[in-house]
Amino acid sequence: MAYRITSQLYEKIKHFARFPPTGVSLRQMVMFGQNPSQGTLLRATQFLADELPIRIAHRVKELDNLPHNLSEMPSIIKVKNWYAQSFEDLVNFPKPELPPIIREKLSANSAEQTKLPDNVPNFSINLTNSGKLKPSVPIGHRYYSNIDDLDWPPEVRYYNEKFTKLIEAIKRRHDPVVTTVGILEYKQHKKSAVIDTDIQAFLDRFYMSRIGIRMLIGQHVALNRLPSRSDYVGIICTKTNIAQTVQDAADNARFICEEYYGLFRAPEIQTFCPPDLIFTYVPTHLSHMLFELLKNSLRAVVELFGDDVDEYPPIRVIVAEGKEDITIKISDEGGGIPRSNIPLVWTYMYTTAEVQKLDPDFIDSDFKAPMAGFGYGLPISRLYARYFGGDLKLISMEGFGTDVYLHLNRISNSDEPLH
Ligand SMILES: Nc1ncnc2c1ncn2[C@@H]1O[C@H](COP(=O)(O)OP(=O)(O)OP(=O)(O)O)[C@@H](O)[C@H]1O
Repeated sequence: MAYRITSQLYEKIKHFARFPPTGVSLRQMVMFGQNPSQGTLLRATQFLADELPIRIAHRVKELDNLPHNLSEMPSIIKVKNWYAQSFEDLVNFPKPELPPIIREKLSANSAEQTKLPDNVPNFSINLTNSGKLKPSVPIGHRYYSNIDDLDWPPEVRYYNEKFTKLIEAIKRRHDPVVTTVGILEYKQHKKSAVIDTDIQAFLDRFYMSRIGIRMLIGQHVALNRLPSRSDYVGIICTKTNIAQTVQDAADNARFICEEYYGLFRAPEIQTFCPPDLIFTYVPTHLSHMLFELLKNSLRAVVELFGDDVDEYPPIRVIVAEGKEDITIKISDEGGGIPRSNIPLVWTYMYTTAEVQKLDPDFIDSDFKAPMAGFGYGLPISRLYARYFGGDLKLISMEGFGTDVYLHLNRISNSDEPLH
């Protein structure tokens, strides 16, 4: 049976949407997730159990108030129902009933020294539906600087595990969101070539929020599931090697290019980067951006020079290491972009490739772009860059080529840009 949002649920969603989302910085994620104990994970679970419904409630409200009657479109209703369903799953997830002393500890600043009362040599924790929990070490006359000092009983692990399963399922439910919302833009695009700034702003917010939600979920799942490694904190790699990531993205983009155009050899990609330059980042985000940008350059070069030349002008990737940013410049000689088209390249669905067909009946898989044709590459890559305090800029010399500058903030202190 089709999912329906009851009026009671909608009231709850409206209530949660009154709270602003709480942004987290890359630095906080790294500091928080280093060698997490079950206590730290419990704290993370509680943060997500509060935060995800707020972020999701904002999206439901927004999907319900789109301009031009777009909220009535079946694809938008479908996406809104996924968000509402996830909201409902989260708010109905049973919260653990912790004794006041533990609740205090969980909400206290972890740096704060808290003395446990002398008369508490042992205590039990009750989790809803899961019986009694007992720390296996007696706690008496000790000071605990944070909750990780407690030896958490297996039931806490069980609670963390159940929550992890829930949010994994939510992430999966939302996999097809981009292709489904893509239909909206496709239809819009077919109707008029004029950019609707309202829709554009909505999509930027919507996809940025999606990146944030998926980052928080991905990080939490990884912290709970993956064995600890010295170079990773969840899905964040503290030793992301830029030269290697560029090389992998270049190999993949060249491979796709050769397949698509039937080339023997795609244009060369020359990289100028210190081989041992590392920084803290999410490698999947970086690979995604580099792959999209290199694909664009390869396509521009091949389409300008044709498919039967002996040698193409190379694409150059120059990596500069500053105190604040690491900047990756990608320069091609693919003819550039007319200046009047520059604002369009940042809009969703703007593409000079033959528009890919988005089949409304085939929206169950995650979004996968071929060589080109959705018009998502640049705007989504810019959101990824901005998500951790970086940016993406493009400068073109029509008649010659294009330079894109990918700015990445080193160990970003800025909170997620969620407004
Ligand atoms: N390096 C470049 N040189 C010339 N034109 C470019 C370059 N990069 C982007 N463009 C122009 O900008 C348009 C939008 O690029 P974008 O990456 O957003 O989408 P796309 O590559 O067309 O499709 P996809 O979503 O599959 O990446 C391209 O279709 C192309 O016309």
